[in-house]
Formats: sequence, C-alpha cells, structure tokens
Amino acid sequence: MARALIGVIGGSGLYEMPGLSEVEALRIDTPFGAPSDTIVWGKLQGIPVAFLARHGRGHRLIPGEVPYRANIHALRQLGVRYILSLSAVGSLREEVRPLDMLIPDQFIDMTRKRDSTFFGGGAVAHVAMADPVCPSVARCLAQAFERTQADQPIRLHRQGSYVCIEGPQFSSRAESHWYRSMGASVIGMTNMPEAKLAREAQIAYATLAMATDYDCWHPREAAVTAAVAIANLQQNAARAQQIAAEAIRLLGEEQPHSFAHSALESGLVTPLEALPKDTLAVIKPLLAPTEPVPEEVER
Ligand SMILES: CSC[C@H]1O[C@H](OP(=O)(O)O)[C@H](O)[C@@H]1O
Ligand SMILES: Nc1ncnc2[nH]cnc12
Repeated sequence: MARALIGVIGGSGLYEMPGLSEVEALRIDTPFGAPSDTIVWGKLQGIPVAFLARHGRGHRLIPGEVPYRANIHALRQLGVRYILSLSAVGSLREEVRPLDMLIPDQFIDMTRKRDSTFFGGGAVAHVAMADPVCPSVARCLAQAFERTQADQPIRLHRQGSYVCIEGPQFSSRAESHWYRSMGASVIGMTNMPEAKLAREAQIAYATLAMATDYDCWHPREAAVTAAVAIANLQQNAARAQQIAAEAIRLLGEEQPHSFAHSALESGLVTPLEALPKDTLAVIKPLLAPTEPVPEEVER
C-alpha cells in the first residue's frame, strides 16, 4: 500500500492539488465505506502526499453527507501524520474581511446529525480536545502564508474560533448574531467532526480558512449566497494551493512531533485485550504509531 506523510483535504473550490509528481489515484476501502472520492497520491518535492476532495470532485456531497470517518480512516491507513484542511468560511468579525485567511485555533461544534467518533461497539475512548489544532501544523501554515507571494493584500489572522453548523443552509441572522456572541470568528459547515476524528486517529490537524463573505450579521453587507462564496474562493484558490505546497515542504522538512500523535495513549479507556475482535479490526489502524518518513521515501 502507498504511504503518505501529509494529507490535504481540499474544500469548496479546491478539488485538486497541482504540482504532484508520480501521481496515482487510490481507491481505499474503509469499515465506514468509501471516502468522498479517490485519493490522489503523489510527491511534492519528494514528500508523499495524499489529496482528497472533501465534497468529491464536481462538488457532489453536502457537508452532512461527507463521509468524515471514511476520509480520516483512509488517510490514516496511508500512514498520514499531518492533515492540512482547506476551507471556505464566512467571517463573523469586521476585521476578518472577505478574502482574508485565518488559521482557527478552536472549534465550536454545532452540528446535529453526523457520526463523530470511531469508538463504540465495545471500545471506549475519550480523546482530549481542549486544543483541537496542532500548533506546529498551524505555524507551518502561517510561515507558508508569509513565504508565498500575494498579488493582492490578503491578511492572515493567526487565531480564532471556527463554529461549525450542520448546513447545508446558511444561518439565519439571529443565529449569526448568536455565533458572534459566542466569540466565534468564522463559520463553516465541515471542520467538525473532521477535526475530532483526526484527533481520534492521532493525526495532527490544522485548517487554512479562507473568508468568502460576512455571513449575514453585517449591517452594511449583503447576506451570503453560495455564488458569492464560491466566486470569492476562486480568487483565493491558487494562493491557497501555493500555501499548502509550502506548508507541505516545511512539515516534510521538520516533521514535528504533535500531542495528537499520542492522543490514544491517554484517551483509550478499554484495555486492548478486552476489545471485541470486530471492533479491534476497525480501530487497529488508528492505534498503530505513525512513523516519520525517512529521507529516501520507500513505497
Ligand atoms: C460553497 S460555500 C459553503 C461550503 O463551503 C465550505 O466548505 P469547505 O469547508 O469544504 O470549504 C462550507 O463549510 C460549506 O460546506
Ligand atoms: N457564511 C457561511 N456560513 C457557513 N459556511 C460558509 N462557507 C463560506 N461562507 C459560509
């Protein structure tokens, strides 16, 4: 089986990862069904990368239909240690202007009907989510932002809370004001339970969020529409891909240890020998330590 160090999950408007060599399309099966699409494996400057279009190429899956468990399980089967998530978001703060980028350091989960754990079926785990984002991966994204050229003055915000709603409808004005009152900076529909599952799979996770609109709270701006969000995202897509590529290079060079990599050491409550056989088969790939990738990568 192919191995990858870094998984890139491309969101709305980001259905491919340019610049990969030795590309292969992988169909990976998981106990939770198929991922959103084939996983595109390739090397970027010698670093093995697995790219997955969150909504499928052609944008076929609404946020609630994205098979989050299959996506994370499949990336983990490939040995992925770091996930870069690329996402469109609405801004809930005046200072986060449309086209700005933000690296969330917190998530608020307002989703209602998504499978959000690999555990159950006789296996109990409670992973820590106090700090859901890996600071090292977030730093690499921020450094990558600084190092890539912008043809327009886009600003980066290095922290903020991302509130994740069920969707697919955008929020009502009352909800938008409520999320602002919670202290959230940006709003989206996909990063939960993705970030929770990444933590359960012991993968370090961070998101590059691209503001496309002011949702519907702003007194002087029109309420968001999908067409406006996509149009604004398209303006930023090439830059986002450059940032991801540079972050991959930085992560590949540094391969930082993350507390996410040992999340189950303290999180798994049921003793391994007490796990039902079928359940063990499902979670075994999550428990295996992920190995740093040697300089000369073997496949
Ligand atoms: C088309 S705008 C709404 C859509 O975009 C975001 O998805 P992603 O995080 O995959 O970029 C948002 O969460 C909605 O799913
Ligand atoms: N305003 C918004 N609400 C939820 N998801 C979004 N993605 C982009 N803009 C959004």
